Amino acid sequence: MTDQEKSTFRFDSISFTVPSKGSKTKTIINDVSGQVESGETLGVLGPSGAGKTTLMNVLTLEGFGGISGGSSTLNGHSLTPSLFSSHCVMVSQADHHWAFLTTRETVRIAAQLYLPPTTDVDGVVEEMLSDMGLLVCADTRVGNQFIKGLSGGQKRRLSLAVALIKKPELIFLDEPTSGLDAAAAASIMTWLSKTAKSSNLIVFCTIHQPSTKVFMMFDKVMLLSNGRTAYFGPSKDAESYFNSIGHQLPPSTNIADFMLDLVNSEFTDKDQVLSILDTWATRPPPPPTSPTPLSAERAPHTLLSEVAILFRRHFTLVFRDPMVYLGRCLMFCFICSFFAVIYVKSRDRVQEQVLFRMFLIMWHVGVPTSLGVIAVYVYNTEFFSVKKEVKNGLYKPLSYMIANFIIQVPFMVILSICAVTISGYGIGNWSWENYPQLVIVYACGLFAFESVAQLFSMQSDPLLGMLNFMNVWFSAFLFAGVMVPRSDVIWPFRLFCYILPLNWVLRSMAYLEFSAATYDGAELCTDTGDQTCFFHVDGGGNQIIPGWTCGDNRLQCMGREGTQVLDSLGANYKSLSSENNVVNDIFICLLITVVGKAGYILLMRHKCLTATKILSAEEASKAVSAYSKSSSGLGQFEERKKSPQKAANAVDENGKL
Ligand SMILES: Nc1ncnc2c1ncn2[C@@H]1O[C@H](COP(=O)(O)OP(=O)(O)OP(=O)(O)O)[C@@H](O)[C@H]1O
Repeated sequence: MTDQEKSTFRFDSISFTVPSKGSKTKTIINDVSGQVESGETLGVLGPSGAGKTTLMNVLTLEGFGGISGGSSTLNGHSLTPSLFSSHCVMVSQADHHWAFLTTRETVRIAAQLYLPPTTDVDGVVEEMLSDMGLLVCADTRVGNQFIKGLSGGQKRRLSLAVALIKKPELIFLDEPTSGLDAAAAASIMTWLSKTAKSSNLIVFCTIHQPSTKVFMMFDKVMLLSNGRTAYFGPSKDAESYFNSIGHQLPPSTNIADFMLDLVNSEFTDKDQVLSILDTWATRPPPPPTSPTPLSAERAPHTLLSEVAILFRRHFTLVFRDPMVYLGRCLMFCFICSFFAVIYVKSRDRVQEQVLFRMFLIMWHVGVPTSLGVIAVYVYNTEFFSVKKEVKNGLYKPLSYMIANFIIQVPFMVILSICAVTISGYGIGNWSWENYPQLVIVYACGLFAFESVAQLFSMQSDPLLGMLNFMNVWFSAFLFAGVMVPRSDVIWPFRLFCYILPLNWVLRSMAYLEFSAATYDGAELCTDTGDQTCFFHVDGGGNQIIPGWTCGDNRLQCMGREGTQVLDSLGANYKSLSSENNVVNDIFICLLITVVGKAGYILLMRHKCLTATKILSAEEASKAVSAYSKSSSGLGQFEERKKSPQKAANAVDENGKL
């Protein structure tokens, strides 16, 4: 290995300060420094709450909710989001994979996206599977908490395989051995250590309680306590270092346990812990290094090729994961058929059944759209995988959104067909004449709800997102023009009648169904002047169809022609009428879809691409003291939580928060 090829990851004086009500600020990480070279593995250990995860978050530019200070460089170049996505990779503790893809498919997609198109992808994939000991489960689905798949250890190795296929220079691993038995943990660490050496890789990982064997596999270890360094250096020198400061490793004791016990201020004398930390702090910082070139960046894929690869993945998932669309297709079909059976009498096109035919349409509009709540959960789960993949530079968020959109459009039509065909047209005897238009209107309504579901899927808590979606759906049902006439709703609530989609879908579906047929029994209505004929008068109490009103048999006279029926219905349900508004209604639903999608795209992009900036030590201390002095300091930290990049830039430009 030449010096040119050698990479150095260095972090100096890293600090992380968060707001605290009592003392106003609390420093979680304090002056932590270290340096790791290509081929080396660094294990960061410390008692619970020592700051391991926070340090990892700061270094991977995810230090939200506080001020990150210090410097973090790869070959002397500051670690920025773009440098991270091109040269580094992060493997988080939770393995966010696509549950319905097999191991081989997961690795292959990573290879297709990371490696140049000319690469022999199959060869690389088989080699990686073999290296990681994953050949035995190559064709097994990854699985999740609901479906059986890979074991915890296999999932962890799969995460590593996907990360390493990128050929990064620096890999961050958050507790790669957590949840694994001692043998599996040792096997992963052995493999990592070998790979680091053979691939010139820098491995930075946090680790909870390593066995002596695993401890010794690290080239370097860092011991943290209360956010400060207690030791950083070669793992083999740790014992002699602690010996030199008066703490001897007792016989037959795991060195890692010994070190952790020494600095655990909850169970050990606090003065002793402080003394160990202060002793380390007196050591001089490592000398500065000059920047060296980074390895050449891999040529990025074009947007088109990323979309094509992601489209294929989505297409496969659609047919494997019933939660995405297929399950909903069946549910739509089943639920709507259930309502159609209940309203089976409305098959007859007679005066008495007009109202019930309208109610059946209303159930068709209302119930399936509520199942968009499933989409909130599906997209929320998907997002964690997408965020990880975008951060690691696998693809751009736009590629994912385009691929998702291309699949979504035809499936809205398929869902629409499933919802209305058997139930409405088969059991309910709806008029086939307007079938294509009705399917399109219904699909547009579903699409509007789907985009609202996507928007709410961006909430961090999926349950909150699902609850919010249901609130929107209930409001849409309330303001659909049946429960309460729009004109009776006071402002500003009347706005909901316009911006929620059910009103428009119901209006067009009723128009398309009723306008195309005639209804028997109207001839039985005689002109008796009986004003109790409720449905046959307009808003002003005038007869809509002169000469027709309720007869002695109290028949509800709605009219013979579809348009007459629609006007009769409209006398009571004001949003319905014989006026053809189908094009308008489709347009409004698409507008709602566009607004929902735009919100989703912006939020998704923001969540995927937002990174925190590590301020220089000077800027960080200015920012912290500006916060401490500011009476509204807490609010500014909150602002940083929401838009850390913006807040960090504000520090850059003005020297204060
Ligand atoms: N944004 C924050 N605001 C307030 N406190 C925080 C924040 N981030 C971390 N902390 C606190 O900092 C301390 C260190 O947390 P961290 O998760 O880094 O510890 P850890 O060493 O990874 O612990 P464990 O091994 O238990 O996961 C904890 O007391 C935690 O509550």
